[in-house]
Amino acid sequence: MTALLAIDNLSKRFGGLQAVADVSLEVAAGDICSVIGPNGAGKTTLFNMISGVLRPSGGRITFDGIDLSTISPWKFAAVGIGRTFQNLALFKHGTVVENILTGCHTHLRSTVLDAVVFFGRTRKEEIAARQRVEHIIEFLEIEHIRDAVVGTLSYGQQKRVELARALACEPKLLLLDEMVSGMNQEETEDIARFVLDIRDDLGITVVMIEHEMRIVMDISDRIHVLNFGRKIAEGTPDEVRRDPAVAEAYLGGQRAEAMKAGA
Ligand SMILES: Nc1ncnc2c1ncn2[C@@H]1O[C@H](COP(=O)(O)OP(=O)(O)OP(=O)(O)O)[C@@H](O)[C@H]1O
Repeated sequence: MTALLAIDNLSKRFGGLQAVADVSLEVAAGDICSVIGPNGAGKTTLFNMISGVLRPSGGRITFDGIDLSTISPWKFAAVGIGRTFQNLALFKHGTVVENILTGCHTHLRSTVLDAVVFFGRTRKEEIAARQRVEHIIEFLEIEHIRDAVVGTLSYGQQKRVELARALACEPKLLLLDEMVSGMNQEETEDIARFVLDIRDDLGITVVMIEHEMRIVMDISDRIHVLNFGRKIAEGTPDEVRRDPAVAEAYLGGQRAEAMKAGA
């Protein structure tokens, strides 16, 4: 297996709280992988470390051969890590196109001075960014809302715009934090289809944090299970579904039912 992402003994402390404790996992290039676990298990903290929002307290993250502790957090997007956020992080007063364009800025090399001195290069970069946005709009089937102000859109549509913005930075690895929470069944099925297309057509490796077991079981190649900051299981959907420790001790009650529903 070629690991695009390798996490070794990763930890994060918030004062006395061990939010992530000695977690190791690998994500193969081309996989769709899920991180699941109950509320407070440490999933978002893990994502925040992989995307540079938080510095780890210990351990190592290697992405595409790069030890991420050796580069500045604001360069994580430029090396190929894109993400969406659990709570939408869009410019509500901007249009869909404007919001997606903000995702392209990691690839715009020109400065204000360049814009004056090298007008041609700046112009070319801007044209390339706009072409990329058009391609993403078509890919995610959001042509009909392209000029709408984001704050006027439904929650499901805004989630799709956020996905579009994450794709605009041309990631090699896409981290999706609870994409389908609050979505109806049709919207959830659309997202599942897009995630598969993102992997199959765009060649992007995907890691999802997800509570919705149906999508996790349907489209994941591998699942990693966290509880109280520790990894307690890993495997294919079938292996994780059959793991009694996951179903009972960790997921318990309602979540065990939800897992069976995803069967
Ligand atoms: N910035 C912070 N400061 C202090 N504690 C934090 C911080 N961020 C997270 N925590 C704590 O760390 C633990 C893990 O939180 P995290 O948000 O990573 O869990 P999660 O698995 O993503 O949960 P959920 O499914 O509810 O989103 C929780 O106990 C949380 O309260």
